[in-house]
Amino acid sequence: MNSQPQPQENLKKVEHWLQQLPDQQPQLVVLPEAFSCFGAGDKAQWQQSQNAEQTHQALTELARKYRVYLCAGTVPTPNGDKFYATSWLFGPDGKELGNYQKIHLFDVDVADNTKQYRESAWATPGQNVVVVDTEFGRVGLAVCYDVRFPELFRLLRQQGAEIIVLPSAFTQVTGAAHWQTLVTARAIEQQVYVVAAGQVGTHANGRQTYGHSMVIDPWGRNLAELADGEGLASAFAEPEQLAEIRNNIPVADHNVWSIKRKYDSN
Ligand SMILES: O=C(O)CNC(=O)[C@H](CS)NC(=O)CCC(=O)C(=O)O
Repeated sequence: MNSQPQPQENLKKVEHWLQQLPDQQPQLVVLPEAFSCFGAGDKAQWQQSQNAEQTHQALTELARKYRVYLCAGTVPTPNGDKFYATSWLFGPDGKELGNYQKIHLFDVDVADNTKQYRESAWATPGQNVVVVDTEFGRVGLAVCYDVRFPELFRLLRQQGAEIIVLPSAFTQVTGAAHWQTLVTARAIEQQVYVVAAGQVGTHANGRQTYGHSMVIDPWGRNLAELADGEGLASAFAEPEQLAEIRNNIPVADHNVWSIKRKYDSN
């Protein structure tokens, strides 16, 4: 998505894309980071956090209407004079199955027209690792900058994740340099599907995001990718293939930290 400041407009756009989905059940849909309000400034984001319940309700209805698992990441949710960057995962009946507050905040200097990103100035980091059961198996939640921290992905795998969703808004500059490599590395390391949905293009505040939404399988294959602009990228999850890869290359058992834990408990 190329989200703009107005939540109403962005939600309309979400519904537009939901109408184009292939006719498959069950289905998991992942939206990009800040899909409901982007490029409006920190104050607008904070104001949005005060309306989080309304946004939650609108997404509940969309998940139910289109009968999809819907990862709506991220929406600002209230936390005093700051907010959390929260991802919600809804089931096809509209019920919220889990929520995740972005842990790693993007306090980074980038050689682009924004230059300084200081996400922690207005957002509070989450502290919980979140994995949710679905008809596909277990879905782990991560967001954008989290992809640079393999430790989180390992914790998600330890908690049984088979698919990891990654709503994102990577910068054009860091995306061109690192996006596909990072997403693919996390998929191969943890032997999971990574469904990475990105913001794309130029936004109201002049920020430029990289896009290239993609689905990477547990072997590191790129199953689907959007080259340019907005749209849908879809792929099938194949649980037998995931099991075979984990069986053939049992990295979770070989991992030095797992071995250490075994020794420790002796
Ligand atoms: O600001 C908003 O409205 C929504 N949130 C974002 O765009 C976030 C925080 S600024 N972006 C990232 O985490 C980019 C990470 C990235 O680009 C990298 O790791 O290289």
